[in-house]
Amino acid sequence: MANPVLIAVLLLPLGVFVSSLWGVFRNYRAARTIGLPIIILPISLTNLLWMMLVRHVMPLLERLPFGSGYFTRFCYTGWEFKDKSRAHVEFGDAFTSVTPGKNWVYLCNADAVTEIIRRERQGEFARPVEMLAMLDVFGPNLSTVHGKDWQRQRKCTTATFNEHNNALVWDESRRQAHQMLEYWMSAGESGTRTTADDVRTLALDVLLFAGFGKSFDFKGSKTKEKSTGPLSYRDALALILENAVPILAIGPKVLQRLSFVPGLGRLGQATIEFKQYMVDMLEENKHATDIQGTQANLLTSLVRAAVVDKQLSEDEVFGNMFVFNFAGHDTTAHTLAFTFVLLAVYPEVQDWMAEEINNVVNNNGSEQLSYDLFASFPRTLAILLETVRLFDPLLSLVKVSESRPQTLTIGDKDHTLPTGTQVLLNLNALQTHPKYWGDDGHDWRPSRWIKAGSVDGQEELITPVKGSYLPWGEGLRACPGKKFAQVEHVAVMVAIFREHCVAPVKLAGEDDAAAKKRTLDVVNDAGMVLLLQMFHPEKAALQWRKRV
Ligand code: HEM
Repeated sequence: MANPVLIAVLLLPLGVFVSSLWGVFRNYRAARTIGLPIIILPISLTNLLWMMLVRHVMPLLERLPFGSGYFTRFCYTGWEFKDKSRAHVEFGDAFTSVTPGKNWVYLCNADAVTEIIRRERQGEFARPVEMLAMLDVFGPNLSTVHGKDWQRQRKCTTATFNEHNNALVWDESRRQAHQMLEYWMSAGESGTRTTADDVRTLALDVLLFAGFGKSFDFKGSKTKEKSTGPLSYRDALALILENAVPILAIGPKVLQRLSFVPGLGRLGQATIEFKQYMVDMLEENKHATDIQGTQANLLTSLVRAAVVDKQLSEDEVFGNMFVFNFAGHDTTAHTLAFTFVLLAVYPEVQDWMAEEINNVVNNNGSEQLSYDLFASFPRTLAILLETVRLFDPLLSLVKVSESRPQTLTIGDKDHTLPTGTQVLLNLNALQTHPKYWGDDGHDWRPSRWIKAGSVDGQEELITPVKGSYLPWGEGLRACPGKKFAQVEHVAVMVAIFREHCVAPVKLAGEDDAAAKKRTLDVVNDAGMVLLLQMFHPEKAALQWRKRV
């Protein structure tokens, strides 16, 4: 008699194949009703197994002599980064990608995007919170709730993102940046390869100071000791953020049960200790609930909302403590990393920025540049705006036509999107499309942001076409940390580039052009992990020196 286990093993792939085929057939029929160009993909981009295998399998498939059609171009999360606006130049402002799981409408039309964001306020489109449900690891939070719960949480959490807090972000970012620069300078001619790790440290320290009132001195990656004992709050959080993929995928409870698996034990322990620290912080701050207005930070506001106003549960306090760290950390850190490496490749941009910083110092008659001067640095801000335009940490925003079909005008045609259609606002394409950014839209050129013909020598930033530039989202769910991130980035640049400059370390026999090209390859060898990041930032050795 045939072995039932063997039969099951043989039937499983057949079952997966048939169910995928059926999924594609069903979704294809729905996609045809939308009336947009269609691309068919045999695997869902959000299939967990595929997400784990894709980085190993794709390089092999790319070598196939007969090509793979659209498969290697579109069948992985984050394909938008490499493709930029090309798919939309080829297929039009919108197209439907049919997969066995869902249909995805990719959209790169500024008017239609603006319309979706407007209709999000009326509940016609929404952020599909189930996609973010894994962020609930420590409790429900702003990113994972909808409707009235979201309104309540948003009110309790975002009031502290004010000018007083921005001034704290500014001062702490400058303090951290000076310490980080000292560390980088100490590397001498061999340069530093730890830029990406170091800016993560800086970003966490700034967040902990401005959001949670905890102050740390900057520690360079190579000077950190590996501890095996109990973790500090900072180190537990750092470990959790560094290992967010397995923690979010497996969840802390299962992780803690898997402590016998090498590597996972320490992570499980970090989640327990981090939770305990949050409980302690909540307890400690319960007596400080009279702190209000300008003195409040995110932590005191959360505690006040829970203890005095009874607007948040304790779990919601923990959930938000985690999610603000999560949402505010790697977004800013990866952006800083891209900027530093790009600046090393383009010394003329460093000079352009240093000129602005020195003008502000001279006009101000002091080196003590305070937050009041933030608006005097349009060029320095332009560098951030240009980095996130091309290296958008999220690459896209997903909105869903939740409860009923929605008609959307794209160009001069109306399209009806069936209930549940996921619309992907393709930020990376919108932010590089020649229609909105000209023929050099794929190039990193911060000066594009400065308006021609400045009045009284005061340069101003351009305003992009509405709907064509959304790295921080817009409308209802727009990022509450936008100004925080901008202040941090500008403060770090101002602190570092006034008197210092950076260049790639040259390999033996390499000239300047070859070293720059090799470094630019490191920047472009990037893709989606949880956010967009360089895969091997350590390959870019950067040498810091004082300006002459
Ligand atoms: C370069 C830095 C950053 C970028 C590019 C960025 C981008 C974004 C984007 C695109 C969204 C989603 C908008 C939408 O769905 O429409 C978002 C949401 C969010 N961001 Fe940021 N962000 C950054 C920094 C920060 C910082 C520094 C914080 C906090 C300190 C933060 C906290 C949040 C939170 C809590 C949400 C969820 C908001 C909600 O659902 O109501 N972000 N961010």
